[in-house]
Amino acid sequence: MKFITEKILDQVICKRPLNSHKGDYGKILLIAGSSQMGGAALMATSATVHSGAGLVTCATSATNKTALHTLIPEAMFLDYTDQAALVEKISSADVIVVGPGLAQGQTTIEILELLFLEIRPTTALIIDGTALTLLAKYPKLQTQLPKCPLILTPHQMEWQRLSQIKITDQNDPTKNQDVQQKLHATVVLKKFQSEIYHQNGTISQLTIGGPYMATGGMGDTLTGIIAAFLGQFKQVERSLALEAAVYLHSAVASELAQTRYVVLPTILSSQIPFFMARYSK
Ligand SMILES: NC(=O)C1=CN([C@@H]2O[C@H](COP(=O)(O)OP(=O)(O)OC[C@H]3O[C@@H](n4cnc5c(N)ncnc54)[C@H](OP(=O)(O)O)[C@@H]3O)[C@@H](O)[C@H]2O)[C@@H](O)CC1
Ligand SMILES: Nc1ncnc2c1ncn2[C@@H]1O[C@H](COP(=O)(O)OP(=O)(O)O)[C@@H](O)[C@H]1O
Ligand SMILES: [Mg+2]
Repeated sequence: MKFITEKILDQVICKRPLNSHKGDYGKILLIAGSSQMGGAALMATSATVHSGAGLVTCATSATNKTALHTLIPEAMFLDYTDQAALVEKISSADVIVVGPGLAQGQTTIEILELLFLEIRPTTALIIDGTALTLLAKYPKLQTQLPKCPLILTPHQMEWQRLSQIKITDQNDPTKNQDVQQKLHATVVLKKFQSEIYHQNGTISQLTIGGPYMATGGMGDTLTGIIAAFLGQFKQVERSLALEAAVYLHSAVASELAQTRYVVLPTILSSQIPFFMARYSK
């Protein structure tokens, strides 16, 4: 088990070339947020924008359109029931997030099937929240998983559902790794001291972060940071950009917690550009 340290931020976050534009920093598509859980889509999208992604689109329920445009005007809106528009965005994205705040019904299953069919083999796919729960519930969906780079970001219950490993047994890394390898995916197992199971067999772990992060939306925020890091830091291996994103999320929270009892996901996102500036030498 390797511990992730602050060094990862120096390794990954770099100064931007003067002659560059938004297209160089990642085209990110988030498919997130039902009418009841619009907040998950907003928090994930906000984190993606604040972490430096160049072009961000949020495919969500039409009920979230005004909120998205009001709170994050940098992001583009797409109605996730508009199949033709969704397919177009899926086939042009560099990184796709699916799952935060989606409902567990037929609409989401159809979106997942369409996504798995249409995603390009080079596009990284981050699967979180409800999408993980549906993968666990419908094994047929697992057989349709695309061959592109896959990153799963379960919390302990989502991992229990998907892997069938009880939360009490998840402290055995070999058990987690066994299932992760069968899924042909990188797994970020989120908990106190989250663990990353990489596809090359290495396992890395956080030693920072704490219970001040235990507010709904904190995981949605992490998915957004991961998407932005994979989309823009293409000069390093994907596994390093992922580790940097996971570290940054808890590092910002831990710094904010010095003066706060709880760290709200929206506050965390707002601080990301200031925090990243320290590492862009
Ligand atoms: N504002 C919004 O729109 C928000 C929308 N959200 C969206 O909601 C969707 C559902 O996601 P979810 O995580 O809220 O629910 P679910 O998958 O049922 O898991 C909860 C169950 O697991 C258990 N549990 C055990 N260990 C755990 C652990 N380490 N971490 C967490 N839970 C743990 C836990 O145990 P308990 O708390 O009961 O003790 C409970 O029984 C998803 O799409 C998400 O993106 C949220 O982001 C919130 C803000
Ligand atoms: N006690 C804790 N210590 C460290 N990190 C925590 C703690 N509680 C929550 N977190 C972090 O907060 C995030 C919660 O993710 P998740 O449960 O998916 O939230 P949500 O779905 O509500 O957005 C994870 O990154 C997790 O590691
Ligand atoms: Mg979550």
